[in-house]
Amino acid sequence: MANVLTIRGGVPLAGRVTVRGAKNLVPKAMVAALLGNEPSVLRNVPEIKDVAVVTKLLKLHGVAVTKDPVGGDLTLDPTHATQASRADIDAHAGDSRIPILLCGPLIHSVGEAFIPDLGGCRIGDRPIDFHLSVLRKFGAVVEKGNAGIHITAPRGLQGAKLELPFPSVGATEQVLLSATRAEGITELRNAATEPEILDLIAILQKMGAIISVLTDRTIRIEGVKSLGGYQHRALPDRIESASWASAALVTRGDIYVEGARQQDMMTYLNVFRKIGGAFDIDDAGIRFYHPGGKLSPLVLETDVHPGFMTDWQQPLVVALTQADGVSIVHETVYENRFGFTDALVRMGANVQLHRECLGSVPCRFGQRNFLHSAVISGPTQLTGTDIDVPDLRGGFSHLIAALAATGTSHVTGIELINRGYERFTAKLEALGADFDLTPIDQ
Ligand SMILES: CC(=O)N[C@H]1[C@@H](OP(=O)(O)OP(=O)(O)OC[C@H]2O[C@@H](n3ccc(=O)[nH]c3=O)[C@H](O)[C@@H]2O)O[C@H](CO)[C@@H](O)[C@@H]1O
Ligand SMILES: C=C(OP(=O)(O)O)C(=O)O
Repeated sequence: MANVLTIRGGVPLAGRVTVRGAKNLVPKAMVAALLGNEPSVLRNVPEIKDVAVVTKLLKLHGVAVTKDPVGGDLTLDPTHATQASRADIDAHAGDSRIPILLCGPLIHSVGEAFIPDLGGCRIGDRPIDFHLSVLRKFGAVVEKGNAGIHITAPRGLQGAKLELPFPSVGATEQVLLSATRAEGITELRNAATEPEILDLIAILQKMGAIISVLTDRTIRIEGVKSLGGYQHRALPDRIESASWASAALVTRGDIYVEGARQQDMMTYLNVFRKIGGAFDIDDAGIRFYHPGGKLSPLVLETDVHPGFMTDWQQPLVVALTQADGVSIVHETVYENRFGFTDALVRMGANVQLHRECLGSVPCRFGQRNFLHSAVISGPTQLTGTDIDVPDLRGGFSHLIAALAATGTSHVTGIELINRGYERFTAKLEALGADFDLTPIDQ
């Protein structure tokens, strides 16, 4: 049932939250289990929507997915994998972006794949041309229908020499999940190397794959005939961790994020420190806090890893509305990721969007009329307003803006936030936020 969140702002968030496995790894690790010939066990699994969607899709394909009632660990048994009906699969159209990654594993395990239309955040066009191009180079035959796609490989998948036009996370994962059981060697140039991708490679290695990550964004995969299962603890969610860090800064609060891991967040931590945030790192997590005084503006570009991650951008922009001076953010990964700033402007923030590349490196979007650079002048006192959540990170940004604002905000569409923030209302409560959750039908 849909709910409206009524937030009374002005309370610094303080306390402790726990972050579990990464949204951008866990569903893919579940897909990888389909490549094995025995069960796999995945630990540190969060209760988020993409996990539920992939659980349903795997079950439709005969994979037995069982959840440990105490710890939530997932056991995934692919030994009776089978084809699923097109109608059953199409029922999941628009649910998530993960289904496209089922192509290789389904071809290897059941010989063909139906993929529904994808979902995910509307922050740009999000084409799948890189995915389809690499699949075709592996020898797959791709047929596009009115809804979804159908993929077969009459002669099996063959290793290939590939180069991505841009280091796409999803297309790199597509190659990994297709090539590990393909015949022969695959070399992928201009690959993405995000920590979640390295964790997926670690899982595939546990299953028996032979994958080398070379220094120049090249990944080399030597195909093997069969893979076993894995036992793996998913790496923690560095996006959720950074989101709570930004929340601490925006609300002048103090949040200990249990599970946050320094190695995956170094670029974020540098930026957090430059703005004026403080953090203490220990073995179990990171304490993020506003140490008092003014925050400093800065110039920032989002980029692929090891650059500043695009999914960190939206909550950080809210923090920059509180910095003392002019900040510039150049979004180079998605062409349309500043839509969420409309609501911030309605709350009193001073944010101007530009079509030019306001960064040191011209990006793919500079000549193409996209509002992909933002100039933020602060500090501004935000005031509460009514907001309908546009997407996952934009929604979290609106929440923290409302929590810092004077007055009351009504936030609808909060179900989108569940895609990436496990039990976020319980966490807000633990941090002392002043809010009510009311079913919309009342
Ligand atoms: C579920 C998941 O892991 N989602 C993450 C993943 O998304 P996702 O894997 O979809 O993102 P990509 O890295 O593929 O996209 C990066 C850019 O490449 C473009 N592109 C991508 C594929 C393609 O076939 N053609 C094409 O043009 C996209 O439109 C985008 O402009 O990485 C993004 C970049 O870190 C993150 O923001 C998302 O949270
Ligand atoms: C863009 C995101 O996710 P997805 O790729 O699942 O839409 C995100 O997590 O911020």
